Amino acid sequence: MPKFSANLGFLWPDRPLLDRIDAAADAGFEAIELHWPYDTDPADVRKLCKARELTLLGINTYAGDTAKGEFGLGALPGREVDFQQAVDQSIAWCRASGAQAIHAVAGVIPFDEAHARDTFIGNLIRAADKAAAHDVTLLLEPINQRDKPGYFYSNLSQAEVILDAVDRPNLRLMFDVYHVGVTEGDVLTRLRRHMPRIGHVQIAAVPSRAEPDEGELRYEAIFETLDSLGYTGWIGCEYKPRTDTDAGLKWLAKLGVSLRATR
Ligand SMILES: O=C(O)C(=O)[C@@H](O)CO
Ligand SMILES: [Mg+2]
Repeated sequence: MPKFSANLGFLWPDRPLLDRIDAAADAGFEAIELHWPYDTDPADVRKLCKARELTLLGINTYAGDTAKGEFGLGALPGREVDFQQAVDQSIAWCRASGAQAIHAVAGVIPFDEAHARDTFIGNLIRAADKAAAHDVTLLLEPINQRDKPGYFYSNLSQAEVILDAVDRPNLRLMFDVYHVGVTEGDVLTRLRRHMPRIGHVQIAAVPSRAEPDEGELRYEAIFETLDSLGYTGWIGCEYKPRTDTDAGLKWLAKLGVSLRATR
């Protein structure tokens, strides 16, 4: 049975983070994941997750100056020191909050791709070793070019090259079905191929990025495939609700799944 985590980067977007955590617990989620929680005291997040019996999954490394179009620093030549500071910030936040994983955000690159790849690989080796010392997993996520033009990588094959080169057991693939659907399609085949490296899965409808009960992907088949491949990790609900987040959760019943899979 699939088990779902609430991505609080997108769900209940009109509320402060601690209220979003309460909303996720009230709705019946047993795990949450965050985008950039750095303005919130990690000790408060830890306390609330404990009180509400929520597992805290992942966060993202600092995005950089988003007003200037930055979206991560990991693959930016010349920004190695800034990226390691971002990794240190994320590890410290994980340790204080209890979060388990960090998505190493790569960046938008006006650079030569090979140079950026070498930079990312070097940065990830250092970052993965630092994270391993604290039992934290690093995640790699290809992001589609329509949502993030110029993002360093959008294909699973590019992620595969980086995973091979870094070769650290705590560096895993974040298989965001939405990005894979937009960029490459053939989702079930790609799930089968990449399953041994997958550390986390995220979902949303393609192409709308809304609740996963519309659009061109049949999520019933995706959940069945994940089950049949033995995936027992969390599936992050990283979609943009069409209207009200709570009302939108009716997609679960519609697709024959539930938030209570672990109870
Ligand atoms: O955009 C996505 O997809 C994510 O998972 C975010 O964490 C930003 O990278
Ligand atoms: Mg994602």
